[in-house]
Parts: sequence; structure tokens; C-alpha cells
Amino acid sequence: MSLHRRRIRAEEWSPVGIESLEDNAFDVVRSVDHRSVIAGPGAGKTELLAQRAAYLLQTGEAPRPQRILAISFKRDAAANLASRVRKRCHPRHAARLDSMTFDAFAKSIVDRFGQALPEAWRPRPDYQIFFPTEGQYRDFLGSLETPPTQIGTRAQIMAVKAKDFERKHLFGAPLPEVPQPPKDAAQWAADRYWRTSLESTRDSFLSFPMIGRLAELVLRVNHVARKALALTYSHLFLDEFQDTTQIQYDLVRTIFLGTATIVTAVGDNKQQIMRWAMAMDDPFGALEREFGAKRTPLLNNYRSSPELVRIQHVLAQALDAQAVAPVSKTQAKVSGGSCAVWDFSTPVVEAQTLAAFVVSQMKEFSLGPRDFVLLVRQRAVDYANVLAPALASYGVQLRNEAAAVGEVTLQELLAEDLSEMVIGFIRLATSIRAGRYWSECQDTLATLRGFSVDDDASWVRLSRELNTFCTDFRQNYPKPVNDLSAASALVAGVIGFVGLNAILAAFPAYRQGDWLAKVTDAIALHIRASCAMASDWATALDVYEGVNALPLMTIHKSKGLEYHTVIFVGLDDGAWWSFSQDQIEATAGFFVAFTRAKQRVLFTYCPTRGARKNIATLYELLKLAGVSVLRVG
Ligand SMILES: Nc1ncnc2c1ncn2[C@@H]1O[C@H](COP(=O)(O)OP(=O)(O)OP(=O)(O)O)[C@@H](O)[C@H]1O
Repeated sequence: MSLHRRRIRAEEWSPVGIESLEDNAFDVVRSVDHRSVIAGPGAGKTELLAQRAAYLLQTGEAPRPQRILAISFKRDAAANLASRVRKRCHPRHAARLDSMTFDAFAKSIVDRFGQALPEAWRPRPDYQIFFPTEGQYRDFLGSLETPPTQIGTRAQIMAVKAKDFERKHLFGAPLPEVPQPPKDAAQWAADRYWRTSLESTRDSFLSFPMIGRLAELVLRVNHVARKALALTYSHLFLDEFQDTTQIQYDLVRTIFLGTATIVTAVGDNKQQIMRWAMAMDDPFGALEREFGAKRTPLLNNYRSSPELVRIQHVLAQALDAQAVAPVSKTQAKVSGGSCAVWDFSTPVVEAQTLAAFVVSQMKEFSLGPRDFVLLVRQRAVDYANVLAPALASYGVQLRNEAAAVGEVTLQELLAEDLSEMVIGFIRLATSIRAGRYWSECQDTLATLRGFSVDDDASWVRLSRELNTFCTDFRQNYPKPVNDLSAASALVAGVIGFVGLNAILAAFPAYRQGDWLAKVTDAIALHIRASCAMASDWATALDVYEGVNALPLMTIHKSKGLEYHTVIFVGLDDGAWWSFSQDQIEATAGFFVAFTRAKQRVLFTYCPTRGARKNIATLYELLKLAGVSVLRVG
């Protein structure tokens, strides 16, 4: 794929890295108005944003020096979009995309402008982040003294549910410029919560919802900052928009409503699995009403085989009776049924059978371990303890992506720009045939240092620097490192060579709080662990990236990803214990898990983990779609 450095004319632009786009998608790519794109799984929503970024950047429709802001719900989704754009655009173009999470975006605003907040709302500049749980809200409410009599009683405070306290009373509405006298007991408690967090004389602690509300307020009262921000971005992308909270929506509205910034929001209501985290009921409706966004559906499914798309549609209708059947653009490649529930007597028999099945499928269809995923609802480590030894007995390594590496999860770490960069430079220094890594590292450095394409002298100097880096690295680290201090020194060396300031300038997420330190520590920890399993650098780096390992993760973590075969382990009441509390969200989770598969979905059941009474609806849906339950072992 050739990556254009220079501008191309809009009429001559064609999709990059894929053959074609369906008409509606092409229309959105070139649109000059606000759009809300609601489409099912595998419809190419993230791909559409990547193509739109390529179009806007390569044709100059997003004119320099303006930038594109892409906001996602989760860190790995933000990294996923950025990496798709990097694959499709020349680094100089890709560098004009800021892809980040809502939380990072809101925090950057509070960090830049927070000291201009009205005094009553101003946090200490050195505030710390905390993640309150429902239990902590309950404890807080329980710790309050009796409110003034004209406001209410202690019994009224104790009657406030933690969830309502968070959703309605703390964050239900944008903050007033001047705090208003509370009218009832719940409002009084909310006011006390804010005051305690902001006015503490020692440490000041803010949660991300608080930061979101403060960011919205500071931009509402500070016209200059708001205008500057809106002018920075010619285009705004909102990915996984179905999971947007009211706080996030209000922030977007305050900054961008009525400005020239063009908004493109993509998502799928059927995949809304963040309702517990305050997702709005109908964010698309709000965008269409207030911004006048035009709704544009996508009709294809590029991921899953026709048979899987047919089953998906049965599940989709349970979530949305109006769901339109998508058209599969993929061929079936497996025989013997695309979906089944496999019943086992014990988890050990289950693990042995699955391991043997995966290995035989890898052989039959020339697949690697990363073409499979083992999905679980929760407590991944419990499943990993049984599945890992069974897979290992067949020579397949299992990798629990939810496992913690220092203070970061493995999955987060691997999606981090810094991790990719460090590993890229080590690969360059330690590979015999380093051609691909050479040009990638050269482009990275040139972009970070802001070289122009024609500045030949700088490129020559860069090549020399890279050569010296490689020689030194090979001398210092001829073999994989065997302790943490060597791994930390190695990581610091690569960061020092690339240039810390350049990294901070290019990746805004690393300017936030202690994220850079957490990621740097995690890289070193994971390098050390990977080196312990390898005798040469190539193997160590493959272990680091999990090139030959079969991933195990929770449904939540699988959002946005895709695999040849999805094996969902544990379709039982035990894993879905909260099914009856929010049946819609649980069914949406089930739908997300199912729709990650390109060719095959297997569910497993084992009576020792729970019955299938409470989740009978899920089994009925599968039955309705013609999926059989088979006694396997
Ligand atoms: N126009 C296209 N032509 C060919 N392949 C495509 C096209 N659009 C997307 N794809 C491929 O289809 C798969 C699904 O695309 P993508 O991840 O963008 O879908 P999505 O709508 O964001 O999915 P989900 O909501 O399920 O996460 C990817 O492998 C992507 O590369």
C-alpha cells in the first residue's frame, strides 16, 4: 500500500487498504455535515472513521494547521483507531489526528484551564484521580451528619440509593457557575461531596465524572478557551457513541455546538454495554436533534460469514425489533456448523477438549493461536488456571489479556503507542533483516522531530543516528535481559534516544497524570517477563506481543475486536449471575461476544459452574436461531 505524502485531489481519492466502501459509507467519508452512523457489528464503523481520516488528511479537506479529534470510550479503542489511520496514511498526515478517550480529553482541559474555574469549583492543581465505587458513595452518605432542618432529615439521606446519588444528584446536570443553595437532602449531600473533594486542605481527589463536569463548566465560562479548542479541530469523530454519558455529551455540546467543527458519530445501540457506567439512553437522538446530524445507516457486514450473520440477526431482533438484516460480505470457510453449545461434565474435560479442538482447527485451516479467542463473562483468571495447562499440554500458550502488568492491563499495554514504539526500536536493533523496522522507526523519528519530506540533510543525519543506536544496543544487550533493572534501563535508553519531550508533544495521553510512568514501568516489567521465556531477542519480542499465544479476555475487553473463532466459555447462571438485574445490557453483552467471530462461535456449558435457568432467554434465542446443544464430554 503506498502512503501518499503529498496532497491528493478529493475527486481522485479512493479508499486506502480496502477494495471499496458501500455507497452510504463513501457518502459519510466525504460528508461536509454532521452525521450519525448507526450500524450493526462488523459494518465497518471504525474502518469508516479511519477512511474518513485518510480522506480528510490526504486531500486537505481538513486544512492545516487544523486537526482531527477522535474521541473513544476506551483507551484500546482510541489506540485501535489511531493505529488504523497510521497504517493508511503517511506519518505526517497521521500526526494530525488526536485519538484519545473522553476521560483523557476532559482531563487535558481541566489541567490546562482548571485554574480559571470559578473559585468555588477550582480544584487544587495537584489533584489526584480516584475511582469511586457504589460502596464508597454509600459510606460517604452514611458518614454525613444531619442536614439543616429546613433542608431535610438524615433518614432522607440514608434513603438515597448510591446509583441515584451518582447519576442524578452529583452529575445529573451541568454545574451552575455559582453553587446554588441545596433544596433537599439529596442535593445537600451532593453539595457536601463536591465541597469535600474540592476544598480539602490536604489532598484533592477527583473522579472522571467530576473532571468531565468541571471541564464542561470551565469551557462554558471561558469563551476564549472554548473558541480556541473548537478552532483547533476541523472535524470531530465519536466512536462507540452508544456508550456516551450525559457528562461527555454535554462537554461535546458546549465546545462544538454552533461552531464550524463537523461531527461524525458512529456506534451501535445493540452493543450498548456501559449502561452501568452512566451511558445515555439515546445519544444518537440527542445528536440528531441538537446538532441536526443526519442519520446514515450502513447495511453490510464485512466480518462474519452468512450463517453467523443470520444467527446474529435473530439476537439483534431481541434487542431491537426494527433491526434490519445486514448483508454478509464474507464467505463461509468452515464446515460442520458455524455455531453450537457444547456441554461438558467438568471444567477439566472441557479444557482438554477445547485445547484438542483448537489445535486440530489450527492444522485444518492453517490458523494461528491469535485467530481464536476464549471469552468469559468475568474472573478471567479462574478460567485461565484451568485452561492454560490444558493448552500448554498441546504446546499452545494461553494469555490472559486482562492480567495486570504493574498498574496496567496487558491488553491496554499492547495498545499503547509507547509500547509499540519501544518494541519497534528493539526489533530494529536486534533483527538481522530489519528493513521494515528501519523505515518504520525512521518515519517515527522524522515525524516526532518534525522533519520536512525534502530536508535531505536531516534524513541523512537521522540514518546515522539510527545506525549508532543499533550498534550500541547490540553491544549493551546482546541477549535478552534477565532482571528488572536492566529492562528498566533498556526502556529508559530507547525513550531517551527517541526524545522524551518529542514523545510528550506527540502523545497528549502521556502528559496526563502518571500514565507515562505507569506505561513505562509496565513495558519494563513485561520485557523482563518475556525475556525469561526466551533465549533470543526475536522470541522474547514475539512473547511480549503474544504473537503465538491464544488470548483469553472478558466480553467487555473484546469490544471492537474480531477473531476467526470465538469460544465463549461458561454460558451459565454462575457467570451471568446479574442477568435478571439488567437483562437488556446482559443480552447486549452476549451479542457483542457473538459478533466478534468471523467464522465460528462455540459456547461451552458445565453444570458444576451453574444452572441455565436464569439465562434461559439466551438459550431460547440460540434455539430460535437453530443452534444445537451437544453433549461433548
Ligand atoms: N469496506 C470494507 N471492505 C472490506 N472490509 C472492510 C470494509 N469495512 C470494514 N472492513 C473490515 O471488516 C471488519 C469489521 O470492520 P470494523 O471493525 O470497522 O467494524 P465495526 O462496525 O466497527 O464493528 P463492531 O461494531 O462490531 O466492532 C474489519 O476486519 C475491517 O477491516
